[in-house]
Amino acid sequence: MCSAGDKTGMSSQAMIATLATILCIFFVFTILCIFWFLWEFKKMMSRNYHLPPGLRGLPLVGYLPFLRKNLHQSFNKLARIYGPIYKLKIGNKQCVIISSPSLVKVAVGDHDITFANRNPTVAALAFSYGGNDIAFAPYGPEWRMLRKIFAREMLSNSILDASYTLRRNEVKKCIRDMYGKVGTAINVSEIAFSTVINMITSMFWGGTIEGEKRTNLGAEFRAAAMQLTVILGKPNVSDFFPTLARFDIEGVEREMKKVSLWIGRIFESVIEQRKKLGSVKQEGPREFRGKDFMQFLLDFREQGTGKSISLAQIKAMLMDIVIGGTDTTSTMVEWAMTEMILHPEVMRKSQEELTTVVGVNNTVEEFHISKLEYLNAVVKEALRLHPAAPLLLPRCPTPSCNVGGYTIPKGTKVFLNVWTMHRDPEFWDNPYEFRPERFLGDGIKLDYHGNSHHYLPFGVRRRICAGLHVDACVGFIVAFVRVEITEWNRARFFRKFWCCFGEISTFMCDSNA
Ligand code: HEM
Repeated sequence: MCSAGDKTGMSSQAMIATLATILCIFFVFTILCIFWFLWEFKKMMSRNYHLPPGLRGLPLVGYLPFLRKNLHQSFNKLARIYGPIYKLKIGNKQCVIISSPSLVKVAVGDHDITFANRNPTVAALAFSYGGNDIAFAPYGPEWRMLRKIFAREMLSNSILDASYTLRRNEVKKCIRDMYGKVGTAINVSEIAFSTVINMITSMFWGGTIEGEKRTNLGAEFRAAAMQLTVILGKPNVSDFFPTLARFDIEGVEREMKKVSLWIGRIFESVIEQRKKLGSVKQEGPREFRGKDFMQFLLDFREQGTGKSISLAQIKAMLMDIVIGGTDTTSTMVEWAMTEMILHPEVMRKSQEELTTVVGVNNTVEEFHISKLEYLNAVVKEALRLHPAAPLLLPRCPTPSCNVGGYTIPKGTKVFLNVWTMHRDPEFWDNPYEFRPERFLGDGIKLDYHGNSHHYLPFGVRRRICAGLHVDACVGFIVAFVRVEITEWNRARFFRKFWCCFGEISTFMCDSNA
């Protein structure tokens, strides 16, 4: 038995021991931090780098704890302090943020190939079957082949013309659905997302799968694609601490692989079906007989080398189109509609232009789009204020290079902050105002091709958006703004549509100014 004195003695001994342990840990941690700082400093000096100005942040985590969800806005604030090029550590990843058109021009102009590489996240690598796609493949012959197939051949005029009826039918179906919902609240983004995905799937396997089977497959695919977009946008510790990536602490990689497997199985079943149909592909009443993308990819042989595309590449490319083409387009439609509702004058002018160019009782066709100057200006302005990818897709220089007198070390994650550039008062009058007129007159020359470095909604140079000339977004807004109906129907439709959409847009504007 021990006395009360013994107990007090023991507990104070335990306290001293705990205190000593804490002090020891603190001491070791401080020593480690000092060594880490010295090591980093020595590394920097030995390379004789003249790195851009910027912040180091906390040891180990860098600036990670101080970043907000909207990265482009956090970066914009820091640019006001550190200037148009600055460095920042996120976890132990070195990043450089460039937010001036002249420096972007130097980076992607003078060092075009050096900056044509990507720095994919763990989730992006999982969804692209290890970078077998266009968006995340390293710059090189495989990427060039895939991009050529996609941008020059799959999206060639003849292939797009062949699938025109399919796109038209999907937009018509979307409009019919909207009419059915007059008087109730509608979710513009959801409708646009579903329509784009339906269009994509019908262009992909419209000649392979038909009827109820196609509808069911489409619904399953849509659900999987939605999950994919969500996972891809999740922040992931593994990206900031590559040494921890193997543990997949947050389970993002596992989740992504699960969804990719699910989508992969859908693709495989369609490919099987397509192969079975191969011999009869030119027969039957199909509207898109034998010309769907799936058939095109399976038949593809590179000229000269005769090289075909692997199954992983076909699946990864499909993933790119699904991810690259859906969320971007639906977000844009949502923003353009929001701005038009907040600016009734712009909505009125767009409707008037449609009446003049298309006529009241005619259906809007794709060939009308280039003639709709005002509506095109509305879309350009929406893309200026609300770019779908405000930081583009990060680049990663292969060898170290010099931009604006600063060294950007090899392997750095480089963000081009177009959100800031699109609001730079040096290039835009009243940059925070929604004014489509800035893209009319002389402004009409500002296009999407990345020639003017202060306007880059689709990116720039070699890695510019591969789906650029699909113009899906304009087509959609046309669909929303103008429906092929009589005057009476139009008035009724817009009144109702306006009422329910007003609430959604007010909410959206509050949440992302
Ligand atoms: C409003 C619609 C869209 C916007 C705003 C948009 C924007 C972008 C941006 C900013 C990039 C990165 C460019 C860079 O790093 O310089 C990109 C890349 C890409 N986009 Fe789009 N995109 C849209 C629609 C589409 C569509 C419809 C498709 C496919 C059908 C598509 C497929 C791709 C692909 C494959 C890439 C990767 C290109 C590469 O790395 O070589 N996008 N897009």
